[in-house]
Amino acid sequence: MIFTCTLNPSVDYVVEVDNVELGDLNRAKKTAFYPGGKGINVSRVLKKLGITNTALGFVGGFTGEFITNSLKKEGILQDFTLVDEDTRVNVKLKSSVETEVNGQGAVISKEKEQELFEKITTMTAEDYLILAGSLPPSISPDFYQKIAAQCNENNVHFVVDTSGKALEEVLPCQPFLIKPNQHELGELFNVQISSIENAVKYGRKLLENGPENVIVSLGGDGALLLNKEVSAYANVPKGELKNSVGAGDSLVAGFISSYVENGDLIEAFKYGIAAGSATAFSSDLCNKSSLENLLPEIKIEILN
Ligand SMILES: Nc1ncnc2c1ncn2[C@@H]1O[C@H](COP(=O)(O)OP(=O)(O)O)[C@@H](O)[C@H]1O
Ligand SMILES: O=P(O)(O)OC[C@H]1O[C@](O)(COP(=O)(O)O)[C@@H](O)[C@@H]1O
Repeated sequence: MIFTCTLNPSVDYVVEVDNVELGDLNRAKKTAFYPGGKGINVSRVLKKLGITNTALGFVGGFTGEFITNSLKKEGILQDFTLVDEDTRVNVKLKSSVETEVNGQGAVISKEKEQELFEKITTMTAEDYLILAGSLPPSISPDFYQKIAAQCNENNVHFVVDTSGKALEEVLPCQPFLIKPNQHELGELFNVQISSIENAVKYGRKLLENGPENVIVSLGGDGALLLNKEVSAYANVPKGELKNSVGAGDSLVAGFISSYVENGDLIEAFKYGIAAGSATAFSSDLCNKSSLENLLPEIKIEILN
């Protein structure tokens, strides 16, 4: 089974405004609510690609209920840990540019943390676990590390898509895949990544710390797949950018969906890029046909 784990889910409230005037009344042209949080987006895309998976994480209150109902409607299996506080609402303001305001997240008690951890102890070598997104502030900062160590004990393949200290600390546990974007990669080394050469250089430095595969996504400028054997660059298809929310999560879902079926890293990389771009060109997350239409446009260049 593939599991996703979203410690800090969200209801994404997308608001479209023609020209935002700060300090003034703005009227939205369109609004929509989506179940969000990185692992939940991965679960939604996997399901759209025909891959059965189970969503784990903490949900609570009326916003948590919106998430569980939405996933149920989409036929996604779920085994959430219920908490008392409302799941956060993240605001995605779309105007000439995209602006995001993400909430901090619900307070999670130590008992609930343990309840979720126990679900992870039952996973086996047949399973994949995708740990994605930020940690709510009340969670022990080393919780991802603790989960990763447990995965190693049970030979569970695990993927980590997070940033900052949480990402840095989990690297020695040798995740199968990590997927920083260029800003998250730069933040780890206190540098600005502004060229592909630099992204390769710092991405390969990350590899030395433990992960088996690193994908560095560079938005509209392409992406890199780095591991001990290969440094590969992929262009991204051209199209009208409608929505970058969930593009990175779609890349992770596309990659895993292909890898579990074919075991080919380069093919999986290509499929992941197509998923990310298909989401970037849609108002919600991608689907299988929008993804597959983009595949012929993606060329992989081996750099070493
Ligand atoms: N402007 C764009 N044009 C085409 N594809 C894009 C664009 N922005 C993002 N993508 C797709 O989404 C993937 C992830 O985007 P990125 O912005 O790097 O990640 P994140 O959402 O994690 O910040 C990219 O590798 C690419 O496939
Ligand atoms: O946990 P974080 O880092 O606050 O991110 C949560 C946000 O990320 C998203 O999952 C989108 O992520 P990506 O754009 O990186 O794919 C949103 O649905 C959600 O609002």
